[in-house]
Amino acid sequence: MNFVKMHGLGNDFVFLDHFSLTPQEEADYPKLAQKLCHRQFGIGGDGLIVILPSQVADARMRIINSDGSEPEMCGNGIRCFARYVYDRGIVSRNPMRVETLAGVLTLGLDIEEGQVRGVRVDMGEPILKADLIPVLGVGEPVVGQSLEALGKTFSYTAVSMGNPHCVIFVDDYSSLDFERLGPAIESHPLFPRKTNVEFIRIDSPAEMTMKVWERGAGPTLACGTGACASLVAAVLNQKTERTATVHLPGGDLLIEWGPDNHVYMTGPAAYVFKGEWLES
Ligand SMILES: N[C@H](CCC[C@H](N)C(=O)O)C(=O)O
Repeated sequence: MNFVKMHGLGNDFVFLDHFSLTPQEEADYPKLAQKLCHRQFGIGGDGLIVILPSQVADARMRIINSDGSEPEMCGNGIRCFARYVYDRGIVSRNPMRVETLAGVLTLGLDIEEGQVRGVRVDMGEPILKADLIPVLGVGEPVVGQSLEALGKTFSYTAVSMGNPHCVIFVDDYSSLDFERLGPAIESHPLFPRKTNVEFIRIDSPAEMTMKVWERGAGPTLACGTGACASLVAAVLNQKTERTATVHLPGGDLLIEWGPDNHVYMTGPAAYVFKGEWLES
């Protein structure tokens, strides 16, 4: 089985072309993702992305987290997806439309001298209704609510970009117990579908820094949907303007929450290597 490895700011994915899968491999994506994404026994990756045909868009993206769970969307992954399908001639339209569990999204490729330099994704409208995020037992918008974790109380804002995000603002990272707090909030009973967790330090009205603990993948170098959710949370808390640069461990994303209420994410997509999976 042939694969391609790609990443968006170090958030890395194993890409499989649907047509290269056997029916039983296709049938068990969770098991396949856990196997292929394992950093020692597999190829290594934060997730598995499969390219599929679509009845309603130019192509369909399925994303499976490294733990085998299937989220609604993946921001860094969809930028890589767009570059992959364009470079291989699977989709020639630019901008293109990609079907995901979070809906059909429109992506524009920035092409210079035949090379895809970056991708701008219309991530759609943020979801702020508590029962759609979902988060239990709070009013909405879910801004500046309190949760208990590890015996401490934290103020958080919850936003969905198709997948759930719990955004916590910190003044600095020195006292943050990230490795314990991340998983504790990921599986907090407030979030019936679990949640991604973003710890945000505001650097200026147009800049923020982000550490992210992802649902189903743990600490990653970047999270595109998380950066979008964090920008929306920062605006709702009057901490930034509606356009900001998000500094992630893997690099920067430009996020805009437009007057049309759509969130736009602009960033890179890179190839790492291609290979053949030799099932041992
Ligand atoms: N772990 C996420 C999916 C991947 C999102 C992230 N890698 C991105 O770039 O948006 C979740 O379970 O919602």
